[in-house]
Amino acid sequence: MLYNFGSINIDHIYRVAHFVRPGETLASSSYRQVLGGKGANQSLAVARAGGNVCHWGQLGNADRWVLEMLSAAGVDTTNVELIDGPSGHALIQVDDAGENAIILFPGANHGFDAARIETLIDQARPGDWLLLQNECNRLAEVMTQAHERGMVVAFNPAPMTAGVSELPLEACQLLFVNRGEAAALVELDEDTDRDVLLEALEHRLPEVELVLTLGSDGVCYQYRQQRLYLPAHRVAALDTTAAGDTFIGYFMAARQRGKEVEHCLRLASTASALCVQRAGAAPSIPVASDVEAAIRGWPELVMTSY
Ligand SMILES: OC[C@H]1O[C@H](O)[C@H](O)[C@@H]1O
Repeated sequence: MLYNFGSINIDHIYRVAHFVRPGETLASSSYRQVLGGKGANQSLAVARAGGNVCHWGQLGNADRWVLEMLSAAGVDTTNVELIDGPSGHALIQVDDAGENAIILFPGANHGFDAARIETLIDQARPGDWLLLQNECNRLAEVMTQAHERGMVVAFNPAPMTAGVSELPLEACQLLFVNRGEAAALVELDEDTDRDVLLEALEHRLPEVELVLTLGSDGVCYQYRQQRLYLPAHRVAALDTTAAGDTFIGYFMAARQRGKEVEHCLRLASTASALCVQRAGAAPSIPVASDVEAAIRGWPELVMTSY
């Protein structure tokens, strides 16, 4: 089983010509409210990719509609607890280039206590996967206890915060980072050459499989003596929200099926290219049949091993 200890947000999405500037009042051209949160998006992506995922999360009582949506997609929600108080939410500006700027309110995502964490970890068996992002509290405890229980940990440190460097990252099997997250972890500039970033990360975490996502520049994978690069499909981005989450969910679902890393990367990168052509977070995550059709119909990208 793959357990996902992850955030659930209600996303408020505003389409704007440019991100609002200090002192400016800016009218948006559209507004939508959709399911989001890096955790929920990643669970949905795993389920839409055909994987088995059980979400460990918390949600405000007023938003129980989210449970129906996750369950309908095939996510096991028996461990999503409804609590008093507000759910997490995100204010998202999406500009004409499809880029986003996000303000988060953690709400229920930061309401986990020690007893709940123990109860969750107690359900897992050695060899089960645990996926985490950086939008819930008590990550260090979860990582440490999961590792001690023999779970295989995959971590996506988004959104990057100073506290990530203090986490027991060596307890992870897999780390998904974008360029900014990688640079912050090894204290280098964001525009550092990708291979220098990978080498610095490998030096810091020699036993961790590294997946470095580079947006429209593709993705790199590094583990021990193996380094791979896969370029990205050339597509026009309408909205990049949840593209990283889609990548991770599809990668994890393929990994759960025991697929080779090359296959995981191709599938994840194609799913992500489809995601950026659609608006919103959860609604933009493609289903497996769309991804398979794109893999068959789009030009095959050349993967480099170096
Ligand atoms: O990765 C996209 C997500 O980041 C924030 O968590 C938003 O909720 C959004 O759905």
